Amino acid sequence: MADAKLNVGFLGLGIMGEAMARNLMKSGLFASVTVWNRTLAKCQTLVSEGAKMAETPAAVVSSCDITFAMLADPDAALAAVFSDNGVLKGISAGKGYVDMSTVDEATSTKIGEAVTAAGGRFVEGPVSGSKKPAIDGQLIIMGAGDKELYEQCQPAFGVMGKKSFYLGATGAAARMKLVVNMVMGAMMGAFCEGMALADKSGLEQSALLEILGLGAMANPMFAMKGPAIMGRAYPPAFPLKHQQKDLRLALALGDALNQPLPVAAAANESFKTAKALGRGDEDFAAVYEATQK
Ligand SMILES: NC(=O)C1=CN([C@@H]2O[C@H](COP(=O)(O)OP(=O)(O)OC[C@H]3O[C@@H](n4cnc5c(N)ncnc54)[C@H](OP(=O)(O)O)[C@@H]3O)[C@@H](O)[C@H]2O)C=CC1
Ligand SMILES: O=CCCC(=O)O
Repeated sequence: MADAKLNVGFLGLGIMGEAMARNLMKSGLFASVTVWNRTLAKCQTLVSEGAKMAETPAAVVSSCDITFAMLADPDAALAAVFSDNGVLKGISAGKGYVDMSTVDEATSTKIGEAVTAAGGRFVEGPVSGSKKPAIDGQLIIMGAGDKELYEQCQPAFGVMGKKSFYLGATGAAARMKLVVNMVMGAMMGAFCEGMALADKSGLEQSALLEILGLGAMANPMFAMKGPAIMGRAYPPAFPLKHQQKDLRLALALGDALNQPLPVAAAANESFKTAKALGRGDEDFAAVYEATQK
């Protein structure tokens, strides 16, 4: 007999979470998808498409076999779990909790230990890929923690992403994601400085883009963000405040390990400057504005 379909939950319907939850719904693989968002009104779109809604994280978790979360940062991830009516209040034996937010290892470990102590199972599953890959179900998922739960999540990961990696004990995926985004932040910082210098020295930025795109430094990120930078308009796919958070967390990891990270530290300063200029909610390409002050 085929396995009964699972009931799954989703906490956090921001840029990423809404698209990821929608893909779970559209797949038809699950008996139900129950959603929660801190600002509850943001659940309405998915509810109109067939999702169930719950008023608290505890209510989602208690009605679901596996609950996924995609929340802003460590504070948000911890609040969803440990607050009154948080995840912990809904956990019972065997339930799965999969936090896909980008957080640091300490946050993930604290959540994993609490979920496990309550009888549940925990996987961390941060992702690479932004708004469009989330919509297209083409994310790259970095998993760590309970291996059995990770395997049980494969159908869900398969509709949200194009590939998933099991990296080991809780913390490994958090670290990997921070390393990946540290590289990305440094690349974006260098790219924006190049665009600024090209412009100031009388060169066409479009020519720089084309030249970079034809050589060994060609990459989708420069190709995608270049036009936004030239137009100085940055509708958010990956909000700048989240990239700065990731650099901050990666630098803290480097500090803890006494690993010098001078390039990332310099990039972080540019992102802090852009955030101070009020660009935090815009796309992270808005770090270009830090080169213009
Ligand atoms: N956007 C991207 O390209 C990518 C983002 N990520 C990571 O995914 C996560 C989500 O990103 P994204 O969707 O872009 O972010 P958004 O800013 O669009 O959404 C953030 C979500 O977190 C919720 N939230 C914020 N603070 C709290 C809190 N204190 N308690 C409970 N919920 C809270 C928000 O709720 P509310 O609606 O009420 O504000 C919202 O649902 C982040 O960790 C980010 O770094 C990873 C890969 C790509
Ligand atoms: O954390 C955000 C990652 C964005 C991306 O991989 O394009």
